[in-house]
Amino acid sequence: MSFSTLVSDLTYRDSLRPSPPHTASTTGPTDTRSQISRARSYASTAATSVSIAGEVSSQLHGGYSHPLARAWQAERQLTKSMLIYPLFITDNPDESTLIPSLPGQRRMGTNKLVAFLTPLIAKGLKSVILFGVPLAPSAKDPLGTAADDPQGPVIAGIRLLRRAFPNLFIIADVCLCEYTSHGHCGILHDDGSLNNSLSVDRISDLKLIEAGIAHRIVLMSYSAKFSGCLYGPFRDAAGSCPSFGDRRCYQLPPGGRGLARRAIQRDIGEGADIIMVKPATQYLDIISDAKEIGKDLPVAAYHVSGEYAMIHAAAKAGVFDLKAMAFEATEGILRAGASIVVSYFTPEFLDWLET
Ligand SMILES: NCc1[nH]cc(CCC(=O)O)c1CC(=O)O
Ligand SMILES: [Zn+2]
Ligand SMILES: [Zn+2]
Repeated sequence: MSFSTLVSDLTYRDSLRPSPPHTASTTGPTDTRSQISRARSYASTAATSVSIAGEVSSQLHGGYSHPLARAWQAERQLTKSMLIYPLFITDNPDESTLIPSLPGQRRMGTNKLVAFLTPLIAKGLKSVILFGVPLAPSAKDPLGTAADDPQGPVIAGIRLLRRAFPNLFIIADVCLCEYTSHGHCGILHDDGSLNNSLSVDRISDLKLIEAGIAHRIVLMSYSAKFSGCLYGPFRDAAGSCPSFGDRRCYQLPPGGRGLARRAIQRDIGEGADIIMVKPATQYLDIISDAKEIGKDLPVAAYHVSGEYAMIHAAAKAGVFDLKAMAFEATEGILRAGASIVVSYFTPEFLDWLET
């Protein structure tokens, strides 16, 4: 901390506090020299009178007038490496269309992918998560057969991205809802409820171990995933809205903190490498629980589509500045315990952040 920072801190506090016993109160403008000397005399007064006044124990405690001193207050500082950018890839190779409910975000075909990502990677994008959007009606059936079609948009997209950007960290979502005709996340019983064992079997068709790539795979589990109304724009984008019912029997109820803690424990026991909580800002306590339960695992938070859309809508209505709110929300997520954030704000953060 430089001397000038120290002094400006003292004078700032000085102006906010009742006048010390033998210093004249001055509310009008004063020149710097007299401010400094008043601050010094006040500092020495305070040092000898703390116990008398009983109000302040240290003049220097908590100073944060300098931007670096503010940065030091955060346990975690948002950096580009913490961000994962979600991408929606369609089976129509030349498509690139804006998603109305997800401002600024696009649904695109594999032919558009590399050109779209090149400038973002140049600005420091490190990781993407890919969601498939099969538009052809024949691409969907009750078993989600198209999910692991080698010609499908996500798998073709992974091949393309791996070739174009050898260092990009690519994440594949293995949920089935984008590929099932009923739009639910797994395979169903005849009565429409989720058949967990068949669903798990179907998802494990991926056979990463047999493919010989287990040593390069990180398992990120959507451990604490709450049902609610914040996924709407994502379902518009991915075309994954359930055709009947809802997801309340397999996504957690918003009040279910204990259920979330149990799900996190279970997933750690089953070998998850990273625990994810979603949505994020409504569930900061769960992020903090995840960090406590899985002390040795990184915690990821999905700042979901509805949260992003709300911030855009409110900023547009003049409630706050978009950039300031994007930072405030994301910093809250980090403070709660996450060190990885899936965010639709990623392209903007690449412009806003230095590292
Ligand atoms: N199917 C799971 C899934 N994968 C991504 C999201 C939502 C992410 C977002 O809203 O940005 C969801 C939730 C859902 O559709 O129920
Ligand atoms: Zn999913
Ligand atoms: Zn799903």
